[in-house]
Amino acid sequence: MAEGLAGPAALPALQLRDLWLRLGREVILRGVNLDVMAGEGLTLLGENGAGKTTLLRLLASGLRPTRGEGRVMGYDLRDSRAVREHIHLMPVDAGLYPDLSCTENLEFALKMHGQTGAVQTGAVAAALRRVTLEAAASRRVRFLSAGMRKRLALARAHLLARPLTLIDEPFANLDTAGRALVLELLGELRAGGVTLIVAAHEPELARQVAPRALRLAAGVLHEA
Ligand SMILES: Nc1ncnc2c1ncn2[C@@H]1O[C@H](COP(=O)(O)OP(=O)(O)OP(=O)(O)O)[C@@H](O)[C@H]1O
Repeated sequence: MAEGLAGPAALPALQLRDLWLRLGREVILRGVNLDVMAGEGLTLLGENGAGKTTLLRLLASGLRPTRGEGRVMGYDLRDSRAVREHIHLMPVDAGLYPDLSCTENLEFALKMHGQTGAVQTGAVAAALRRVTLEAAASRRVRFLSAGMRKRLALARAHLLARPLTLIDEPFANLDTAGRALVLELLGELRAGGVTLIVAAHEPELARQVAPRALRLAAGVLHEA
């Protein structure tokens, strides 16, 4: 934790200062500055290829900045272990284990975050019911449709409720009921104090749960 501060509640969730990222020959981020307060909801907009997914991966400690500074829940962005304890990234392809069942995927995620108590209390079954996947509980993820995978990934994000939750394109592949479910579950995360960053191409939907919107263009964040 950052020295001299009272605790996580007193911290901004995210602070980025002049962050640059080069991947191969391409410069994806060109001096990104961002402050997100704990509990805030931020929608990240930008055209295809603007760098939204890359920025989320960097925040999740999956990529290292080429230059610049970043703090996530008070921890240096380069301290991947500490950062990963506080965040969850729901990637655009859902990021599930294809050979594990729905139940096993959720149980594994809980165990990875030391939330073994939740496994015993029936939280997994309840989470699957919430996203109407109870009938598919024992089915392996590789046999699920794209929308069902999205629902399962959403159930996982809701169950883990990490202090900083990053959601990449939550509305893709979902039917009308699925989109409403996204709004409901992400809204509950926010109400519980989770800081939410949502990358989306549907600003009118995303802003319902993450009202502040910024647009990534030419490697820089602008007010949307
Ligand atoms: N591993 C990599 N190596 C080199 N370039 C990469 C790599 N990953 C992504 N890129 C490039 O980074 C740029 C940003 O991609 P990114 O997926 O972050 O965009 P995005 O804003 O999420 O787009 P979309 O809306 O289409 O999902 C693209 O030009 C992409 O080709």
